[in-house]
Amino acid sequence: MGAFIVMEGIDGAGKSTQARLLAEWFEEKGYEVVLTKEPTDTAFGKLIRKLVLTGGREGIIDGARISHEAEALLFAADRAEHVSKLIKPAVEAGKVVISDRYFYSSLAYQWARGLDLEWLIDLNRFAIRPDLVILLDLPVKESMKRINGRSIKTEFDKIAELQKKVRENYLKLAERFPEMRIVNALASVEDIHNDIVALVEHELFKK
Ligand SMILES: Nc1ncnc2c1ncn2[C@@H]1O[C@H](COP(=O)(O)OP(=O)(O)O)[C@@H](O)[C@H]1O
Ligand SMILES: Cc1cn([C@H]2C[C@H](O)[C@@H](COP(=O)(O)OP(=O)(O)O)O2)c(=O)[nH]c1=O
Repeated sequence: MGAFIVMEGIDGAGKSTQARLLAEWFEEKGYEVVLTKEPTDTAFGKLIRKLVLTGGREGIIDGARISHEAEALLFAADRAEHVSKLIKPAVEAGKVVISDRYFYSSLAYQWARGLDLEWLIDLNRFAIRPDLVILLDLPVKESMKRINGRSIKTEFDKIAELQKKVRENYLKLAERFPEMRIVNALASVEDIHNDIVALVEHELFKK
């Protein structure tokens, strides 16, 4: 059985922690697992880190911020490579692919930047639909506490405001995309893992 599972949520929600635990869970069951993420570690992902995510997430090219449209196109280009070179072949080969972020991140974040949601959905139409998307949901105050130190203090208010919008967007997207399931990410690492396993068993193994 090939399967494609995605972890989504605001920065610091616990995506990479839970993706790793879920990968280990599948491996213990004897599945071949591909643990991956977006932005990727390919040339496109590196370009995104350089142009979009540098300088306190200000995205500087020659002193000017790149446009939100260009940002969305870069994430989509990175994703197109990710889907065709890694995700699709792995799922077709019967592997379990777990991705830390996918096109739902583009919808939640680039929509929060003011771009049109329908344009973003169209732009990402090439991206195959996952079997299950785990949305790790928690208040921004909590996530900020967890990632305290990842960015400079003066930027905190600005970042918190964007994260709040992103969280609301994710919750709206969960109403539109039936593959998205909301998990309370305020619990302990172990409890969240157990909730995710229960969802995987229910949705993928129809237990
Ligand atoms: N359930 C949890 N409770 C408290 N701290 C957590 C929990 N899950 C993860 N963390 C910690 O919070 C930080 C962010 O977690 P991480 O998995 O990197 O989030 P993300 O990948 O969503 O940015 C890490 O320091 C991690 O150890
Ligand atoms: C995949 C993706 C990420 N992002 C944002 C979310 C995060 O704030 C940021 C980087 O993701 P993050 O998960 O923090 O990656 P890393 O720690 O490896 O740099 O990019 C988008 O805005 N759109 C997207 O399509």
